[in-house]
Amino acid sequence: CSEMINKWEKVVSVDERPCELDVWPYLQSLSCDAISRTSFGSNYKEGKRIFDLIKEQTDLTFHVMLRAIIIPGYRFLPIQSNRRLKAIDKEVKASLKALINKREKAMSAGEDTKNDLLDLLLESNLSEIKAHGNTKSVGMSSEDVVEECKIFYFAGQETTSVLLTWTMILLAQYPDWQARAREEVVQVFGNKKPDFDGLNHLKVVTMILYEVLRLYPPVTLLNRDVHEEIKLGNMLLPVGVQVSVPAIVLHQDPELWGDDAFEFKPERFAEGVAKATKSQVSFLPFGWGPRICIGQNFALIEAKMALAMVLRHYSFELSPSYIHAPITVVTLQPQHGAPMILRKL
Ligand code: HEM
Repeated sequence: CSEMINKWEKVVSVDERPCELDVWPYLQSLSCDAISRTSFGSNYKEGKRIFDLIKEQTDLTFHVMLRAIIIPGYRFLPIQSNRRLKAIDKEVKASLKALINKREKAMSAGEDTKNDLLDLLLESNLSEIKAHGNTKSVGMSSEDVVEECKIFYFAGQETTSVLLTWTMILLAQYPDWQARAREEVVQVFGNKKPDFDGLNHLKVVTMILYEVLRLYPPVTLLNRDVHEEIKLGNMLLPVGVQVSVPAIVLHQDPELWGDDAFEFKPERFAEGVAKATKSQVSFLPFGWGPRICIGQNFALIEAKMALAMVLRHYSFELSPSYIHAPITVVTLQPQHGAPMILRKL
């Protein structure tokens, strides 16, 4: 946490005041840093390089996918973007494998584990293999470990950075809530740096984050493929059908949330999620059921920590150049960024 705080201090310590800047790239870099350190803490530099490559891969894939809609077979053409995609894939896999081998060797030599995600994965894998008499057919292959590391990046980076970005946008639009949140942060932490225990006492900040997740859920649609014929209510779904649950529509349904469903009113979460939803499944920013997000606590801790840091150091309002244009590009994003005017407090 303290490393993340230090990082934030550098990020938000802009010299000029008041200062105009698009906060979105800063928040992206924060969440990228948090996930890199959590996944590969002890090999941060190599990990960061891997995540930078995965980011480039995601952007390029999106670019190729868009063109493939117009030009069938586009992704197979021997053009620069496709060649780069192959090269990135090769480098990511090779770097991750090198990291994994290094850690496995250190573990076999009895070195202390580093308690980051990679070590936890490797450790649990090793004990599962041992428990089954060293059979290779159990546990994860190194390819599986590589894919797990990639999914942590995909699932955890952009989602958290857009949550933080929409939160700053809404707090800029609702200065009374910004002031209430700041008051709470100052009351809980005083002049001390935010710490983990204090984060659990941030009630107003939590209400605000829930309300932002309701109005601007980073994941707007939950998709499922039907692999076996199944009855859902009075519908029989055949194999091959894709089912989408539009979380964002449920989150803004006046029948579920009342006539003020479209308004930013964090007070609806004053007594927690169960009361706000009247115990119905109408709030699913992190999904629902057995595949619910495993990173939701991580994401909320990171968001509270980051917000506490920003609120303590800066007040902010939207720049006149801000254009409100939410768009779904995998996650729900502000199409033209989030330019803000920051004032050091
Ligand atoms: C605000 C931040 C986040 C949001 C809104 C979010 C949202 C979601 C949602 C909606 C799902 C379920 C998808 C489905 O059912 O199809 C999911 C799954 C997942 N999330 Fe998150 N997530 C966030 C942060 C994170 C973080 C920080 C991590 C990792 C540290 C993470 C790791 C995962 C993983 C691994 C899954 C797949 C779980 C499984 O399939 O069993 N997420 N997330």
